[in-house]
Amino acid sequence: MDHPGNLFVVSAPSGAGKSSLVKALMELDSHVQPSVSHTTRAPRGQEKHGREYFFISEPEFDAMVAADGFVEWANVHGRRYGTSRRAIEERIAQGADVVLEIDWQGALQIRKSFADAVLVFILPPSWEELRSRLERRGEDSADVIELRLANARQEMAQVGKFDFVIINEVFERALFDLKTIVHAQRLKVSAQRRARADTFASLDIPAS
Ligand SMILES: Nc1nc2c(ncn2[C@@H]2O[C@H](COP(=O)(O)OP(=O)(O)O)[C@@H](O)[C@H]2O)c(=O)[nH]1
Ligand SMILES: Nc1ncnc2c1ncn2[C@@H]1O[C@H](COP(=O)(O)OP(=O)(O)O)[C@@H](O)[C@H]1O
Repeated sequence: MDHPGNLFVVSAPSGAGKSSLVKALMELDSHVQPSVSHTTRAPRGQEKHGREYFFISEPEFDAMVAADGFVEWANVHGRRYGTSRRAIEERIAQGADVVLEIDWQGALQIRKSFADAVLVFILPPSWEELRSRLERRGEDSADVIELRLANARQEMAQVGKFDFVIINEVFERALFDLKTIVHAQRLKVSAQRRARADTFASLDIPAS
């Protein structure tokens, strides 16, 4: 590919539906690729090393931090999570559009390193629905659910720092909104490239 790809960041409180939305987006759009993060949390039931996350120990995480192996990392719900520098830089350079599912602290670090990254925040329609999604998912203990709900309040307070906000009430509608954001970013970048390459020249538009 000639051009680097786009970088999208999707953040949300736990249970708002970001993993489901990003997974559905990737099924519809083969040009969008995930970045598999590293974490020190334990795998859930169906999770596989290298698919949802690279599950590593605290010392292994320390070693990656020391080697500058992360473009960003953060402490979330008492565990550490990080995005490997190599994984995203290689893919973007190859022209893929990469989606990071990371928390707000990571999102703001990404914006510092990648000024063109598009930051999307997913909100649940209500607190009751957020709680019931966490309970229905059936993957976390009652204590973990309470911790995640308590943390959700501070996470949601960051929503104003994001470029776009999607309320995930009706899933298909939220997915449409996410697809629209990806599409709009591609159009924007393509228009900028064409303007730079002067490929609108046949229209003889006066320079501004
Ligand atoms: N900063 C940062 N946050 C991450 C990363 N990977 C996952 N997270 C965030 O860590 C939080 C917990 O993720 P997880 O344990 O999978 O729970 P879930 O959000 O309920 O599915 C979520 O807010 C994720 O977005 C990462 O590489 N960096
Ligand atoms: N719009 C929606 N309506 C109802 N349930 C949803 C919706 N979006 C996601 N869910 C469900 O809510 C739960 C949490 O979603 P998940 O994608 O795991 O959230 P997150 O990755 O933000 O923690 C899952 O069981 C998922 O199937």
